[in-house]
Parts: sequence; structure tokens; C-alpha cells
Amino acid sequence: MSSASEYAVGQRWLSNTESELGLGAIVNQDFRSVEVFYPATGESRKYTKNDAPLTRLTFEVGDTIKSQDGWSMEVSDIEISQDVVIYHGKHTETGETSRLPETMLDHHIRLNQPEQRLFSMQHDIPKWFDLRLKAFTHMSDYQRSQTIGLAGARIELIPHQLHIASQVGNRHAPRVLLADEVGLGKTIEAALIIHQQIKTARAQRVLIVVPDSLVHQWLVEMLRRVNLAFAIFDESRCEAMDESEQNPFEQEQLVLCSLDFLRDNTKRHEQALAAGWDLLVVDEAHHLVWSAEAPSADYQCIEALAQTIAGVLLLTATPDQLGHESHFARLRLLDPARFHDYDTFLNEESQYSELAEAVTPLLGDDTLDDEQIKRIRELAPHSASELTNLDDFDQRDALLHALIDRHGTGRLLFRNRRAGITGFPERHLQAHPLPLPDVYEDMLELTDDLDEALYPERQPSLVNSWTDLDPRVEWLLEFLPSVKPEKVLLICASAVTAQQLGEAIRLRTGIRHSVFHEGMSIVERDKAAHFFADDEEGAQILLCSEIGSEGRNFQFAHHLVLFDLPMTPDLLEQRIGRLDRIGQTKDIQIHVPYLEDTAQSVLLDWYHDGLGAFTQTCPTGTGVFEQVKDQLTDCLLVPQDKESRAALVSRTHEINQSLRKQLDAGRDRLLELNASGKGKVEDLLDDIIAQDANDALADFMNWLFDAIGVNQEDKGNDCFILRPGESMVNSLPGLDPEGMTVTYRRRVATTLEHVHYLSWDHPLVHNAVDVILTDTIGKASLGFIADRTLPKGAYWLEALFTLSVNAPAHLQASRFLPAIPIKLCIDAQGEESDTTFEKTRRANKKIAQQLIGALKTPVNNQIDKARELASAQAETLLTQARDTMKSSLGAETERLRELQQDNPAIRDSEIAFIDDQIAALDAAFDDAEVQLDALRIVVNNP
Ligand SMILES: Nc1ncnc2c1ncn2[C@@H]1O[C@H](COP(=O)(O)OP(=O)(O)OP(=O)(O)O)[C@@H](O)[C@H]1O
Repeated sequence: MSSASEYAVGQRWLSNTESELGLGAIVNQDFRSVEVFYPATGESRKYTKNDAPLTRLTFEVGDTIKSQDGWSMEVSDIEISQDVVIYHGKHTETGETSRLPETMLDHHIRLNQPEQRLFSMQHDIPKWFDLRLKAFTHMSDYQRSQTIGLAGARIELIPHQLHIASQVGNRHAPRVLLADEVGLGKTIEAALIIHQQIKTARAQRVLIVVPDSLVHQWLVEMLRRVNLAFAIFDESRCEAMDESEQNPFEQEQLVLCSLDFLRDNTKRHEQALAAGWDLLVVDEAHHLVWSAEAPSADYQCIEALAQTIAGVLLLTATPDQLGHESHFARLRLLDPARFHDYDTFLNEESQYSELAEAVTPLLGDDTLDDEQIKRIRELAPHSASELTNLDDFDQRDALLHALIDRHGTGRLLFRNRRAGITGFPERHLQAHPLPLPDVYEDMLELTDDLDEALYPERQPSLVNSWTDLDPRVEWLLEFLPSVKPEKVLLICASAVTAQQLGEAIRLRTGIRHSVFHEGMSIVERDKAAHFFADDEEGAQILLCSEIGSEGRNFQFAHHLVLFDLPMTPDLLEQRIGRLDRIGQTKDIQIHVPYLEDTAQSVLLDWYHDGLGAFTQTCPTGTGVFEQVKDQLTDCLLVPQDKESRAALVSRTHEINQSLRKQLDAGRDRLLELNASGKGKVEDLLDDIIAQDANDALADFMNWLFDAIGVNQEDKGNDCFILRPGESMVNSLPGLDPEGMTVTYRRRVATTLEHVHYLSWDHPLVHNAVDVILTDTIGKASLGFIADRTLPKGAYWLEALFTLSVNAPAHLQASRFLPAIPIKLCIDAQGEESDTTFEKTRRANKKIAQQLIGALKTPVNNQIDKARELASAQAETLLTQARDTMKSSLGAETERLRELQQDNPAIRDSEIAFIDDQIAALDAAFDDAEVQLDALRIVVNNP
């Protein structure tokens, strides 16, 4: 390709100032002016011949050119006829000899090679060269950083969450149970893991399945925390897509739906199974009840999915809530080969406890005696063999972590306990004893039915009157005004009770309230929850049935009314967990209005005096419940028997103390150490904190937004309003045409909901970078500097190359070899120079044209030299990338292989995937390419 400068009708010329016009054709000329028609845009321009900003476009032998009709040809011969060029060559598809006069060239032509643009005067502002370089540099650093997918989440930096997310998010097809105690952030951990998996191309298609009361909350959390827009699937949405006869689940990459919807609908379940996913996430997984004889429908529904989907995250705060067998079954969902038989699992668990007990001395500061050391070595020969001095605390620590890694369910199950995390407000019990009304007395004396004993208000004969007779209702109606305007969450066991209480409030007071129960649609429930959350106009009280006790975020309230008490400690903890969760700012008041000498009063004593379950989380509750269940039931049915009640409480207390001791010393202590990340997460945390404190992103984006024409208005308080400017070079996907408020500060983003948190992970940042990197902006430019210390007229060529590789996304090549920039500067003598140019001015077009014409040959030589040097540098970078890839992935397989000797939770497929990944990346790196991305000529003109 080259350019010339005599005008003739039919010739093709490019505008130097308006390259968007496409390729023009001369339609007229006289001795003073020339007229060009640009067919791509239908516009004409008339220029004075003397200073027409035009460059003639001609091609050379070897170039490939495209015709207006869409076919291409490789030029082998050039003929000039009446000053118009006629190209001859081979049709690229048919191979036939072809002829293409320049008048018939494709007028949409847009030169994208830097050399083509440089020599045909398609120049941009010189600073865009710097912008391209910066964009490549930042993006290649980002893709190789350990904080990818984590640092950009709109969250407070909570160590245990980041630890779990980085441990799990870094795995290929992770299969884990996230089982932190209630309200410690499992949803956030899942969001971080999903985000990291997506950002590193480990996963693309994700299916989240949750109870229907949590669908909307998950949607909001995913969007708000990690900018992932999930599509909610329900029957009406699927039906609407049925017409296309395609599998609706294949139409979206990120899908969120309720377990009920999949379980009750065979067709949709089958479609979901057939759609192919990388990651399945199931919340409130304790619902997946299982026994060998009768696995529940919920369990089977998820089991089928877990068998076909490589990555699985299960979430539950109360893994033992519906029995230990079901807990085993959930582990079985994650790894059926390892957890094939319940008895073997129990046996293994007991050995694990034995191991945990043996290593407990490692947690303390005392010197280990010979017997203790011997036990550790016996139980963990692989882990302990490398260690020589167990009195060395570093070695102890290393052994402890190795043991956690290598044994039991540590890799599979993450459980943090409240006890290990500080900063939670206190919980206070406010018990309100109330006299038993006559209408309940007879029935309660006679009954041997637990439900009747616990819920006397459900008697059919009282259905329309109990709210007038039950003193708990009276108490509630007096209590609400006494704490007004504070919000109150009330939970009771049944939807009917919640509705009837709502009705009583409506008829007898003017208090704003709303109800939340399974009889309402998802939309109605979300409306009710919103109404409750509204600070100014909202409801003072939300009356929930049991479905309100799971997963929801109501920590803006500080008063919880338990209108009745549930039978299991885990369910009580779930209820309290609605308020007692991260983000709770005040002490929590738990109000229990109860009828004296009834089953409810027995439960209250049992929970409070026996387990201490109101004022603290009670991780041993289920274990105790299993042991005293019968005794408890007896007491519930004969609440007047004070002696039996005292015996129950005292036995409960004893068992609880002993189970707690075991937990603290044993298995859970190790699990917790593993899940908390203590001693492991600090580097990652420091990295994120350093990134937060660094202004590199804000500076770069400020520059980038300016360059592409986005208006930025400083709103104060570290917030900016971004609006599309009139001169935007291209549209920017994700930029709200009405404007959007953004911040680069985590502190602001976590306090102001409506402000977007711009981070290296944010889609708007990536889109803005794409706007320039996928376009030709800055590919060629010529700039002046004014430096009196350098010779006048001295010039340099700056060349920007990228080293990159094409490989299927699942290989995650960009973790090791993203498009890495190589920038070179060549002086007029053709030598490499380390000169850098701070401020380059745009050169006047005419002068630029003259310079380019005069410097064409030396510049071509400089480009050749730069290519040579770039290839050499690329060799080094490629070797480094290959070494890093092999050592990092190699170390990972080595570690997994070692772990596998002790811990069967390591799946063969996990190791095989990494082995294959190393081999495939190694081969792909052979084809890595160095490409010229941009050129800038800099001339000294003081
Ligand atoms: N790192 C964080 N930064 C800001 N808010 C957080 C963070 N972690 C958790 N939260 C908030 O704390 C609350 C509890 O978190 P989350 O819902 O993830 O807990 P959970 O363990 O899933 O709860 P549950 O056991 O009730 O299902 C939520 O409101 C969540 O948004």
C-alpha cells in the first residue's frame, strides 16, 4: 500500500481529518479544487487543491484488497490506465485470475494496520499511543493478579470470606459445602467464588438454585456485590421461550431459579439438565433431606444436576439441621465416589476426631511430650514425616496447616463459627411471661399432641377469636407503640398465624405492618420485605411465617419477636440470624411472649437455661437435641411437672458443656482454623488493601474517559457523575445515557447503595478499555516535542507490540500470558533508545504529511528494527510466562497429588484437568504471536 498525490477522477483517496467517512472517490476537479464523494456515508466534500487533507490509497503487490461486492483478491500485478489503478491478481476464494479497478474498491475500508494508517495519514492525537500502552499494561497486570474477581467486589474486606473465596475460586470445578454459621456471609462467599471463576474463565455458565423466598435477594446481591446480572427463570419465562423450540436454559449464561420450580416441573428440570453448566450453586442446602431408603424429591432434583455439572457449591448454615445422615448425603452430592457409604463415613469421622484430638496440643504453646509427638506421627505419617522439630512454632504451624489440608473434609467443607469472629453485637433475651387464658386451659390439659401443646391458638373452634383472647396478641399491640419507630421482625411457625396477627394489628391499631408467608407470590413477598425495609414510609413490623427465618437480610431491625418457639435449635438460630448477621449495628433484643406453664415455657427454659441459645449461637444444639429429644417431648406434654423440667435443663446443660468442649478441642476447631484463613489470607488482604489505596485506576480512567469523550463531574465525597459527552468517539456499553454516579473508593461504595463501585473488575472499565483497544484509535500518530537539550529535527519511532496467544477460554491462558505490551523506541540512527516522551503535541496536518513523505524510508527501517527487537523481547517474555505457568500449575498438581495420599477428597479429575491444562497451554504458547499494535513518530521541534 502506498500513497501518491496527482488527482484524477475515479481515484480513491482517504480523508486525513475525517477517517470515518470511509474511502472517497474523486468525482470532479478543476485547477483549484477537487471534489470527493464518500459512498460509505453518502457525503461529498470539496477541497482546495493546495491543502486538501487527503491521502491517496493505492495498494502494492502482495496486498489483499476487497471489492465493493465483497470478494477479495491478492494483488499480483498493477496497471495504470488514465491515472487510475487497475489491480490484477487471484480471487482469494476461487483462485481465479481477477481484475479490480480502484473505482470498484470497498468504500467501507478502514485501515487497521499501524503502518497503513501511518503512511496514509490516518493519524490520531499522539497521547492515544500512551493510552493504548497504559491500557495493555494495566489489563495484562490485572489478568495475572491474584486479586482478580475479589478486589472489585462491593464488600467490606472480611478475612474469612476472602480466604474461602480465594481457596475455592482458584480451583478447577470446585465442589464444596460452604457452611459458616448463620449470617457470616456465605452468599457473599459464593458471589466472590462465582465472580472469580467467571473473571478467570474457569466458568462461564452458572445455575443458582435457591428457596423461592430468596430468589430476588440473590438477584440483587449478585448484581450489587459483583455486577453479575442473573436471569430469573420461572414457568412463565420458560413458556414465553417455548415457541422458539429451543431449550430456554441455553438462552442465558447466568440463571437463577427456585428449587420448587425445578423440582415440580419435570420438563424444566430436564431442560436444565440438558443445558450444560460449569457451576451449580444451591442455597439453604439443609433442605436436601436424604436417607438411603427415601431420598427427598429436593435431594433427587439437585443430585441429578450435581451429577452432570462439574462445579458445585452448596450453602447451609446448619448442615446438621435435618440429621447427620443428610449431612453425609450432601457431602455425597459433592463427591459420590468418596462418600459412598454412611457407616464408612461415620467411621472416618471418628478417626478424624481422633486426629483432631491428637493435634490439639499443636494449637497451644506448651512443649509436646514424646507420647504426643508419637501419636501425631502415627496418625499422619505423610504430613509429619518432613518435620523435625515440633517445638519450633513455625514448624508446628506448618504441620497444622498441612494436616488441615490433608485430612478429613477440610478441602470440602468450610465452616466458620461466630466464636472465631469478633465484632458482633450482643443478643439479649426479653422473656415476657403471660397468664394462660381459660380458653386454652382445657385443651392443653388433655392433649398428647405436640403441635396442639405448642400452638394452642390453632384449635378450630378458636379460629376467629383467638387473637382477641390470647394475651400474647395484647402484649404485641402494646409493645409496638412502646418501641416506635424502631422496626420489629416477628417470626411464627405458620402462615395463618402471621396473617391473623396482621389482621388484628390492622383492626385494632393504625400501625403500619406487612406479612411475609408462603401463600404470597415471590413478587408480593419482595414488596412486603421492601415495605418493611423502607426507613421513612415503611412498615414498623413484618410478620413472617417460618419461611422468613431463612436467608433474608433484616439486620436493619434490632427487635425480634418470637411469637412461638421452633422445636429445633438450628431453626431457632436461623430465626435469630435474620438480625444477628454481618451489618447489625446494635444489640439485638429477642422478645419471647409466652404463656406460663405451657409447652412454650418449657421450650423457653430449655433453650435459655439448658443451651444458652438466645444469647449466643449454639453450634452444639442439634447434638444435644438428638440426645434429649424424648425427655424434652415428655416435658412439653406435661409442663406442670417442675421436677422433670429441672432435670431436663440440668441434663441438657451437662451434655451441652461436654459437646462444646469436644467441638472446641477437636474437629470443629480444625475446620474453623482452615476456614478462617488465619496465617494464610494476610498476603491477599494486604494486596487488596494496597490496591484500594492506590490511585492508578482513578488516574487511568480519568484519562481514558476524557479521551473517549465521557463527561466527568466531580460530585465531592469521592463520587463522580459520568455522562456521555457530545463528542464521544464511540458508544460505551454500560454507560447510562442519563448519567451514573461512580466512586473508586470501597468505603463509599459499601455505604452508598446507588453509587457504582469502579474497580479493575468492573465491566464499565473493561468496556472503556475495549472501546480503544478494539478500535484503531491511537494506532498511528505523529507528535512534536519541544526539548532544547535535544537536536532540533531529531526524531524517533515508538512502536507498541503485543505478545499474545489464542487458546480456548477454559485453558485460562490469560492468567499467564494475556496480551503483554512491548514498547520500543528507535532513534533516527536505527538504534534502540530509552528516551520517553512526556508531552507530545499533535503536528499540523500539512507538516505531518510532508514529514511522513520525507521519512518514509528511514521510518520503514526503524519499524523493521523494532520488529527485530520486539521478537527478541517476546522470546524472553514467553519463556517467563511458560515457566510461571508450569511452576504454578505444576506446584498445584504436586500439592494435590501429595494431599491425595492422605485425603481422598481430592478428585482424580481435578489433577487430570491441571495436567491437561499444562500440556495444552505449553502447546498453545508455541503459537504465541508478536503483533504490531501502534506506531508513533516523535519529532523534536523546540
Ligand atoms: N463482606 C461484606 N461486606 C458487606 N456486607 C456483608 C459482607 N458479608 C456479609 N455482608 C452482609 O451481611 C449479611 C449476611 O451475609 P450473607 O447473606 O452472605 O450471610 P449468610 O451466611 O448467607 O446468611 P444465612 O446463614 O442467613 O443464609 C448480608 O446482608 C450481607 O449483605
